[in-house]
Amino acid sequence: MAAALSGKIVQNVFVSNCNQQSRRDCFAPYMRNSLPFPLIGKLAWTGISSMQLRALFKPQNDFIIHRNLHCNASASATAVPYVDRSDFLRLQNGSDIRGVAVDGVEGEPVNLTEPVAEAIGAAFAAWLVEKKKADASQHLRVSIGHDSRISAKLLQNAISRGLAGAGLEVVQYGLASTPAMFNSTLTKDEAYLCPADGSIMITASHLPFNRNGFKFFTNAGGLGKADIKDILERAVDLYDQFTTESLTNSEKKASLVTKSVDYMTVYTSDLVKAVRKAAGNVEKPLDGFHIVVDAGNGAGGFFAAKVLEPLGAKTSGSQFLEPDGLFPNHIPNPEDKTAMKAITQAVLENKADLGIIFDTDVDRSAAVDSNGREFNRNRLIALMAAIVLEEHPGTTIVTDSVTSDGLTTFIEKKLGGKHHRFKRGYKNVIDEGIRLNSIGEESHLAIETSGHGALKENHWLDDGAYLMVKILNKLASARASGASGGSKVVTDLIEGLQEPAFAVELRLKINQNHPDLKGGFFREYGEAVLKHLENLIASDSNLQKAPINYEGVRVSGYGGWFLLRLSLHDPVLPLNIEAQSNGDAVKLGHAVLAAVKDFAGLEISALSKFVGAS
Ligand SMILES: O=P(O)(O)OC[C@H]1O[C@H](O)[C@H](O)[C@@H](O)[C@@H]1O
Repeated sequence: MAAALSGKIVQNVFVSNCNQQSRRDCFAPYMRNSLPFPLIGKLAWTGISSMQLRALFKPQNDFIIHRNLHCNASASATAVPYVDRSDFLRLQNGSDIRGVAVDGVEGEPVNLTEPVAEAIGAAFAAWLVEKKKADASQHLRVSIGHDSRISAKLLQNAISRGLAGAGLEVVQYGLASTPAMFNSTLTKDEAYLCPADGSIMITASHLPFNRNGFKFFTNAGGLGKADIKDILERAVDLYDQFTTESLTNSEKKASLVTKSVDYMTVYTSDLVKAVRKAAGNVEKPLDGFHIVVDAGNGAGGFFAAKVLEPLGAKTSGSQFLEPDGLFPNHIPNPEDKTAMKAITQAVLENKADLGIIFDTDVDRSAAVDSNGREFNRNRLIALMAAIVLEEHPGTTIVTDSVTSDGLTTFIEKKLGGKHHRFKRGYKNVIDEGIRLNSIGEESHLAIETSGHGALKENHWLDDGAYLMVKILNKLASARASGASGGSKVVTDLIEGLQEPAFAVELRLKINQNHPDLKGGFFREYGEAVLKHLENLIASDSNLQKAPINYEGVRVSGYGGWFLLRLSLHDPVLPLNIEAQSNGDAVKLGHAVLAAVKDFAGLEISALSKFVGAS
């Protein structure tokens, strides 16, 4: 089969669970390769099913607080460990699955084990067969990719066993980006075994090294909350039926049907083609530009060598391109201050025209201009809105709820578009963009301050790399029209954006064990806090509730605004405040404190400290 497919399929890969005797040989080298610290101690097996690294290493990373790392390791050769139904269902994190896959962090026991992943693979298979109304003769195909996390390969193999055991064709891509995985459901190229009927990305975005998780796609987009719940419910039932024997059998079957393809070549050449096309089919439209990339040791390192260089850009000074699941340099997260500082410094030191930074799985990004000015959060949205509104005058820009008032003014007054400030959550924002179009309101961009963003022209694919492609197009067309000045053309696009002098996000935790919750859900408690705040605001003449608001309580006053809302996933009430001075922000903080101080189940010390009341 591989030969008949023009050599694009690398090999049929052996999906081993590395159990018993073979486990030591298979597992240890992988782990050793993954750990960037010097091993002064020894690698030791502490049981049949787990390897423990007893290494006296110096932590090079804030995440690592313990010296023992267990890579998730419940083996198919041992008894299948009991997992409570509610614990299984708790792996849902909005429209993703997330859990702890590596042991060694206090208070965070492993809950995303190999058998759990295998059950999830089998459950996704059952869900997909039902969704696609496939009959037994149709062998649905599922692609699997992963980011740089140290638990990636074990989870990839486990989930492959679940899929293959259910009779599906499994195609592993290895290191890949989340958007590439979705893209594989749209690509039509049998040489690369595409399109995939379903796709799975193994990632936990920017979370610490010990976490991991799954995102699922079909050609209709990312799966939503209800689908994930359905899959987890199916997985619980399947898991309960697992026996030692069934797990061993699925391993054998998987080894026969799992294939491997270098799909990132397809995805990256699509990005290259997009820039060339926008530049009027010029082979090297970025010739003369110096662009540095910071992949934070996640999966985005490909962007330098496989996208920028073929387009003619110089990429020297790019950093942290090598995948390293311990993220030894900084958190791969464009919202993180240290990460932004790192790419800004790289731009300035290298006198580059532009800097580009990605999160771990490349569905989020940000940029930095040649003067070190950051295009992240509101500024990235303003920039993308300016580009999209040039192409689609008057279009609606959908954003998340924590965007600034200045952004609305910029989009509506300067750019002539419409700002639809919706809810937090990339899936919410993208689905809203799609919904607006379906009811006749044209929208071409749905984007979050987190750096998630999707364009209608790109199948509403949540793709950090594609956002950067839109910026590259701007640079290339400026060069083609003879303009000089590096990234000035991009910087000029957000001229006039008013930015708050002061912005802060405080996260007020709900103590789920507090007697005030009376054993109820934290959401109900959080809603009660929000209702109380809303009532108090109504009687304060300095404050005005936002007339249109889709999430939490957003209030204007003292020349600024605040938003208190429930977190999408956590027992937390995030509070965002923006104002023109610290003093005004404190006044807004006081208004919130007056409402929340009566709720003993809420941890308000950060807010008290902020307003100087403690
Ligand atoms: O509601 P929060 O806890 O602030 O989290 C909100 C964020 O959650 C995840 O990280 C999603 O990927 C983001 O799209 C979303 O913005």
